[in-house]
Amino acid sequence: MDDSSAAVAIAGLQVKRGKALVLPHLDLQVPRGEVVGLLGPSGCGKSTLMRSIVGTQIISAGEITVLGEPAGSVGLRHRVGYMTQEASIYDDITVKTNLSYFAKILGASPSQVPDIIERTDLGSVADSMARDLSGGQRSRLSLGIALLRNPELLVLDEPTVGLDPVLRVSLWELFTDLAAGGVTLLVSSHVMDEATRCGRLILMREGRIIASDTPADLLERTGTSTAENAFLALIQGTDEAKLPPAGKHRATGATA
Ligand SMILES: Nc1ncnc2c1ncn2[C@@H]1O[C@H](COP(=O)(O)OP(=O)(O)OP(=O)(O)O)[C@@H](O)[C@H]1O
Repeated sequence: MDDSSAAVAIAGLQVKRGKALVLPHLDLQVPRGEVVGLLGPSGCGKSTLMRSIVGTQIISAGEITVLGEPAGSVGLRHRVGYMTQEASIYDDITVKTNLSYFAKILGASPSQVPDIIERTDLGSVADSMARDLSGGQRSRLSLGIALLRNPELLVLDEPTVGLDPVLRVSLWELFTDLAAGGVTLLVSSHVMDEATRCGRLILMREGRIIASDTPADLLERTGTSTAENAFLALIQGTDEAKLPPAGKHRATGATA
């Protein structure tokens, strides 16, 4: 995959937040038209990476190309949708009015609103106040707002967090449908069992990417049957690679 065909191409990305070096040096290619899962433990840098991709994070070094343009370019404003963990929804207006309002401020066509309500399965609560929505409905409304621009790339930061398993499944089905329509989705989660729903997995740990593969290839390569075990096997591999040679390590251990 060359840089022009990738939805996202990152070379040598470094990000500091406060005094912490959160992403020391990161290279990544995200292919187009797939659901790509960004998985890793809490605090490993998933949100920081996503913020860098959508252009809301100050970076210290590196290059990020999104849909062929530099991350954060004005030209990407309508091509990239971003949904954060803090849903930006107005509680004291209805679902339908939220969507119409955001359509207006985003410069999107309000004629899309009924279609988005249907795609996000919010028909039964379209006239309900947003404050009365369940967690899953709120996530779907946030997603609906992100869909208003008809984005080619959707960056979704932990969209299924706090949802029950049934709602999680329905949201992942929606992601798969969107990808089938040509949208690229980068979806973060720290729930490893969501990995099987992705076309491709990016596993992160401590600001580094430890694998970027299809779920099937990842399991085969690590000789495991679940993403969680694959992650553990990869961690073990990287930790062992960091250890000093066996003899030296044993000697150090004996004197400790
Ligand atoms: N504003 C900030 N100032 C300093 N450090 C920060 C700031 N925001 C985040 N960090 C640190 O950066 C690291 C990565 O955070 P980030 O939110 O990217 O992780 P994450 O993988 O998305 O976590 P989670 O799954 O919990 O959302 C963490 O160690 C966090 O403490």
